Amino acid sequence: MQEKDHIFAAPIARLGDFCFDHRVADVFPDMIKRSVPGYSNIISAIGMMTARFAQPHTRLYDLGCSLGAATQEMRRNLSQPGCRIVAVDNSAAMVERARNHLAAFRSGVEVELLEADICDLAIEHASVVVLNFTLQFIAPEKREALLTKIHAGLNPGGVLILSEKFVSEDDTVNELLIDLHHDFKRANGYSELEISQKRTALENVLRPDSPERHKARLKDIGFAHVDMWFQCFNFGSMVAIK
Ligand SMILES: Nc1ncnc2c1ncn2[C@@H]1O[C@H](C[S@+](CC[C@H]([NH3+])C(=O)[O-])CC(=O)[O-])[C@@H](O)[C@H]1O
Ligand SMILES: O=C(O)C(=O)Cc1ccccc1
Repeated sequence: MQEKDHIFAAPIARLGDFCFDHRVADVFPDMIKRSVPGYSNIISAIGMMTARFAQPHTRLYDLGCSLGAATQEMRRNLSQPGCRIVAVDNSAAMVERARNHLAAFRSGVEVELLEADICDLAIEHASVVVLNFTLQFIAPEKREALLTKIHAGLNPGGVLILSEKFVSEDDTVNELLIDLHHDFKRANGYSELEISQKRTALENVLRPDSPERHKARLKDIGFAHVDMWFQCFNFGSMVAIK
């Protein structure tokens, strides 16, 4: 049974920072589908890019895997021999549910599921690395080191798929994209209170960068080819090829 997200439906007197606890983990598929424009298209494309970029006898990483939606799509599209998927999340509640979720599918592909901070993780012999809406939750001062480690751990020709919520560098466009995102949430049944309480709870936790900032940082780190391949409102996904 899929549970519906009502986390911010009632007024919350002392609204704390958003965190990935068991309440969020229990409703996560519903929450992400109703909150992130383009989420299911991005998951499908992660599968398509896995089929193209996976190299035999390498590792594929899903960093901040939540319930393992991207991991499952990578696994379904992987036919190269000798590959292993390493799926990592630092929320115990997410990892526990990801374990059950991934066990429900039959597959010959080995998945190593780890409860760990991706900033402390070794990344080696990688052909595909996925950061699907995870970098935005990493402290801004730690982002460059994490991306540098990913670049170092990728084989030549390997790919990073980086999906994020963005801030636009043009204030007027930024307001427009945020308003359109709120329209999207309203159309998916969220109330004004749910939208505003979640917005406040995310303020200190989800700090978006602009597409320009992401692109410049990835290029500076040494990725040879970087561009946006999908954007809907203030959400999108980039590819960076080593
Ligand atoms: N330092 C960290 N180390 C490990 N995990 C972390 C860290 N910080 C946050 N997380 C984890 O990153 C995930 C972000 S959700 C990813 C969706 C998924 N990729 C999906 O394709 O369905 C995106 C969202 O909710 O908008 C959560 O599960 C956190 O516990
Ligand atoms: O819901 C939002 O406003 C978002 O920015 C996306 C999101 C989705 C799931 C958890 C946290 C943030």
